Amino acid sequence: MNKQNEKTVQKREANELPSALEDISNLLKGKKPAVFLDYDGCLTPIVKDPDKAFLAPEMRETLQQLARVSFVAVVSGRDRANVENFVQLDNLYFAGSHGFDISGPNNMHTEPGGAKEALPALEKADKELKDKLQDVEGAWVERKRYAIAVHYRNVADDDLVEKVKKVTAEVLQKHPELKEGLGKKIIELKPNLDWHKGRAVLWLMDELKLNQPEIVPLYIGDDITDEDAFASLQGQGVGILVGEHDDRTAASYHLKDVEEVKKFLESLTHHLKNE
Ligand SMILES: O=P(O)(O)OC[C@H]1O[C@H](O[C@H]2O[C@H](CO)[C@@H](O)[C@H](O)[C@H]2O)[C@H](O)[C@@H](O)[C@@H]1O
Repeated sequence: MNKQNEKTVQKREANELPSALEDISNLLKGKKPAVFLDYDGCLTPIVKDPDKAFLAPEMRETLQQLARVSFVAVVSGRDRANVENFVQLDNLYFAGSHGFDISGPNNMHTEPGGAKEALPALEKADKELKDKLQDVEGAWVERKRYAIAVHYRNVADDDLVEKVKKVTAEVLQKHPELKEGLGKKIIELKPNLDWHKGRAVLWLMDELKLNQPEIVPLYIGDDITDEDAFASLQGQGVGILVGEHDDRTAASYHLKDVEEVKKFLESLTHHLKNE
């Protein structure tokens, strides 16, 4: 049993949470932050075409400034190489495929979740999904190293959305090495392992010796997959939910949107430079 399963996770409605912008000193409680950031919906707004979720130059500058005074990692459901390519900053850490694939400065690269054995199943499922969904207009099968996202944001017809969901469930059933994950207008197929964004954050904290009494991990994200990170950090760090998703949240603070994330990161940098 892992640590997260041992503890009771407290969940609240997003609208009950205080804004993270209100009082940064209180949020940090005199500690130095280690900052973990989701990508889509957090650093960039949600857009129709996932290949066009470009990082704004101003947000890149904000991240660059913050990384000069703090540890910064991007923890994404995207393929690691894909999100690295969008961010284009070589002093950050990156955890892609929901934390299964991790890289960092000085050529650090590691795959701590043990997902290699799921590669043949991912390979087969990817082919099956592409084959069965090729005629569904707007559906898109996105292969990441350790996950597949089946996108239905651009499928206009409700019956066709149902078809996408049915086909995905059927493919998933054929591969016990894989399990379902949900996100914003996507169904994901991921390795059927006890590993997620939260485990990746705890792994990085441990590996990089950030588990110090004077350091507080902050995790900022908008989606259901970020809940694993909020839950993993409860009692030890700070979870900040951006916007809302369909469920209650284990985060303890809230930011409205990507613009507020940028403001928060700028305030954090300012605070760290002036302490
Ligand atoms: O963990 P994240 O960095 O937030 O990645 C989650 C998924 O993000 C992408 O899909 C989402 O964003 C797209 C672009 O805004 C949007 O079109 C889609 O509907 C969203 O689900 C990405 O394509 C996925 O691979 C990630 O898992």
